Amino acid sequence: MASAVLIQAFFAFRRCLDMFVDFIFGLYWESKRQPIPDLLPRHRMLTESAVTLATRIRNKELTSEELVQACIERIKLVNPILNAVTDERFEDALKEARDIDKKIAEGLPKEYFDKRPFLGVPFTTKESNAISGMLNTLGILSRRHTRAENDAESVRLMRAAGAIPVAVTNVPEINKWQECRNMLFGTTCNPYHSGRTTGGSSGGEGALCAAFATPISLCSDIGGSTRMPAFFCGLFALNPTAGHTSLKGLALRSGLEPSMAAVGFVSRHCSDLAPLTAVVAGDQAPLLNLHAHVDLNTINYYYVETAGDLRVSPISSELRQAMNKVVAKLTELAPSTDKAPKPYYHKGFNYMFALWRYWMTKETDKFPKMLANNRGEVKGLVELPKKLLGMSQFTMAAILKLLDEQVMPQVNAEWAEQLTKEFSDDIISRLGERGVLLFPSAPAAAPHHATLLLRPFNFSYWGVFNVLRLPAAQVPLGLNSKGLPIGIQVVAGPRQDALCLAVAKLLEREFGGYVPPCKILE
Ligand SMILES: CCCCCCCC/C=C\CCCCCCCC(N)=O
Repeated sequence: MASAVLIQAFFAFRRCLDMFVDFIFGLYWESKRQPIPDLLPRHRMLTESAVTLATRIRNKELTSEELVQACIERIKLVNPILNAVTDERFEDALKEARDIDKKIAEGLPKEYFDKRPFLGVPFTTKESNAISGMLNTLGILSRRHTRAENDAESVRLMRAAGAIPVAVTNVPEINKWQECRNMLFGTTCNPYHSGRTTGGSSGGEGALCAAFATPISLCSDIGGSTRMPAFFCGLFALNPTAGHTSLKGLALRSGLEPSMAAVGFVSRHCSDLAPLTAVVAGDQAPLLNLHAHVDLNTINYYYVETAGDLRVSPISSELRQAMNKVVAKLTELAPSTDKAPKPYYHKGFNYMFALWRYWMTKETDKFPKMLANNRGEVKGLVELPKKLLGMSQFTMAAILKLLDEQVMPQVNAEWAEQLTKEFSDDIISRLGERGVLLFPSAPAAAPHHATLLLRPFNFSYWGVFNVLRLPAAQVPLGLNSKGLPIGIQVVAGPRQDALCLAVAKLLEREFGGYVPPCKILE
């Protein structure tokens, strides 16, 4: 009993501290707020889905050059406020677009288009995902002039699908933080409120996509880096079942090693996620069965209101209400009472960060070595005093990550492996092939820049599903009273990615999906 009272007191104290921090940081960042420009009439095509744009190009209703030009103009309009783009290939992209238009005008066989579902559509990707010839700094100063020699496999597959790479976007150092800031390019800003974070690590992609500045946003996720920017920027995202997309060329990976990471997309349109994920899943796409028809009446819904992990902030009442609204709607739509959403819980949710932290030790990318550009290791205890003297090459977030890895006690391997197995077996047997888990995304909507340094473990609401290697969609549920996006996660069993997307589409229909951060001018 005493411990329960203590835990409640601890949470209450945390909530007060969070509100105090928000108030103080708010005083500064509210004064810095800059809205993004409204969408010009000649850029209205950028409101359409990638699938629609590809169809219009195929039907000669739109040229690839017009679309790429509109994308480049929109990037130039919003980037001074968002600081999302770190390198661009605008001239090459326009040349490739003109070549495609010429081929289309001359006439192409159906098979040519069928093999290239996104022919002529521009795309952007996070800078840690290699595009040959473009910067590949991973956000660290020692790599400021480093350019990729080859395309990442996911980039190669997107080019083979006919899409045109236009720019690469900002990430935190080595993709390892829940905001988007580094010492090379600075901080990327949220289109809904430039004084607030986009989330990380695909923060540049989240910002551009939500601001109508790119039709296709290629991301990656090992602890929430595709879903987090989607949540903070009001977008859809799918982090596909781990092990079905190639990681080759992502943050210098060979792609041969097993990993809980995956490549995925954020999008304003839920309908783009299946066809885009199919492209980067390559020959493994059939295993994900992304286009499967799902009879929603056969789905068993489960939900979790909040997690009992003492390291993370509890879910705010605003987001609990959002979850309750979804549960109420699904209860109303249920074909029978036994199909109404049921609560689910497992004690694994009390250790989300510890489990993620353990499984990160099994990944090949070693953060201290990569920060040193693979020349030795950066030491957190050395960088911390240097940072306090303004002499460190790294952000405070990177130093916290170093301290976590180099100073804090390691997680007990036997405990972590045992709990992960119990957790995984239980959730997979519960979800089966027709089950979907509705789970919170984050304790609150986009916080002001840098405040997440005081809540360094909150990304674990996403990271826990990387540990379980389950497919998870991020679904926007409109804006809160401050005009900031909110949403929830929709999780399914292994290779049941289509269930996540079917429920995401239902929620898009019922709750409206993506809400623009600016006006669309007539
Ligand atoms: C005194 C030490 C305090 C340590 C507290 C900081 C611990 C932070 C640990 C991990 C933060 C990593 C966040 C990664 C989020 C996204 C990752 C991804 N690429 O999907």
